[in-house]
This record gives sequence, structure tokens and C-alpha cells, in this order.
Amino acid sequence: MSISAEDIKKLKQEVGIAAAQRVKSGMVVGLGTGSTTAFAIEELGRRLAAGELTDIVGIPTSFQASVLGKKYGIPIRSLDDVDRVDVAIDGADEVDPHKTLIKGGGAAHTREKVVDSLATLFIVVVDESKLVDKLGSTFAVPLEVLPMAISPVTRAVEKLGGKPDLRMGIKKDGPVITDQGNMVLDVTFEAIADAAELEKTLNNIPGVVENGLFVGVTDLILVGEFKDGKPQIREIS
Ligand SMILES: O=C(CO)[C@H](O)[C@H](O)COP(=O)(O)O
Repeated sequence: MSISAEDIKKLKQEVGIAAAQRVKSGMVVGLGTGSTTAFAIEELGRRLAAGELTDIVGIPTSFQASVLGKKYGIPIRSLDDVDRVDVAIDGADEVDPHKTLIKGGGAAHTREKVVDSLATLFIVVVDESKLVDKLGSTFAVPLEVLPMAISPVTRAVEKLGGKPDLRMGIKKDGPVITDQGNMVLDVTFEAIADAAELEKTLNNIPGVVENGLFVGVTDLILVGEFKDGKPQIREIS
């Protein structure tokens, strides 16, 4: 049974709020990127304004997360200002049964990997449509690539059996440019047998800044799903 866009939005909201409710006063919080995390950031702001939370700071994983954090009154800091990240809340494009992720639908996976990997507790927030048996079945692996290296990186991933596609802007002519001024190649692989190995192989190609495979980083997944017609949250740890 397919879920409507409205129902998916509802599930994103539920898991975003649930993740934000796990944050405690005094914590350094990694603020992920995307429509699901946006609900978490909004809930953090609501809790701060209501006095349920005090003294948190947010480490944004993108320009967009920074803008949202400021909008909702979360003090924004950089990794230079803190010595730890207590919890990070972030979305994903695919989640497999080993808690391995593909991220980067918002072209923010490079900063996301830095912040999410540092977190003592990394919470992934997704609706049930993101769960897959095999990684790569619905989403390509995004690579952030230095613009001057697009051609050699394209050839290198083709040699690995991947089909690269330069990500183009939707409301912009030309390629998507990341927060770091780079481009994104979305690479489709027929099968990803060993995600850990592929993550390393891709990052070893000169010119690749980071790829969207997140292996061994996830601590907890909150999945929004419908059961008996009602939205509920399943925890996978
Ligand atoms: O990796 C990401 C951005 O780079 C997002 O977390 C991912 O694309 C999920 O987004 P959404 O919550 O909007 O479905």
C-alpha cells in the first residue's frame, strides 16, 4: 500500500518531534539537514521557548540547518566552540537492516558525516519509506566532488561499475553547488555488496571530498510508520 505525501509528512513530523524530546538541557546538539530534521529543530525551539530545555547549543550540518536553528532560537555554534557533540539528529535517504545509511539528498552529507560521526548518540529520523533491504535500491550514492575533478572522478566511478549523474539544480540552471562550493555526482551501482569497502574506495578517488554512505555511525533509528491506520514510532537500536 502506498502512503500519501501528506501521511509521509505526518510521519516525519512525529519522528522529528520524538527525537527532539530526547535532548536534555546543557547538551551540544548536531542539527541535521532535511525536511524530517526540520521538525526536530522546530521542536527544540519550542521546548527552549517553553522553558523545558535550557543551555543547549546547535551545531548545524548545513547552511539550511543554521538558518532554521536561528529561526527557532537555538544558539548556533561551530565545532571550534565545543569539545563534544552529545547528540545529533539527522535524516536519511535509505536505511538498511545493518543501520547503514545513504545520505546526501540535500547535498549536505559531507558536513553531516563530520557532525553525526562525532555525536555520542546519533539518532536517525525517517519515515518507513526509507527502509530498504539493499542499499542503493531506491537512491544513488552522492559524491561531493571538487569542480576541477568532475571529469576524472566520473571516469573513475565508471571503472568501478557505477553510473554517475551530475546533480542539477531545480530552481537554478546548471549543477547544484554544495555549501563548500563543490558539485555532486549521484552514482548508481547495480549492487552494493560491501558498503564499508565502497565508502573507503570512493573516498580514495582524488577529488572526492566525501560520499553519502554512512557505515557504523548510527546508534538509534526512529522510524515513523502506520500501524492499523495510526502513525507510530518504531525504535531500532
Ligand atoms: O541527507 C540529507 C541531506 O543531505 C537528508 O537528511 C536526507 O536527504 C533526508 O531528507 P528528508 O528528511 O527531507 O527526507
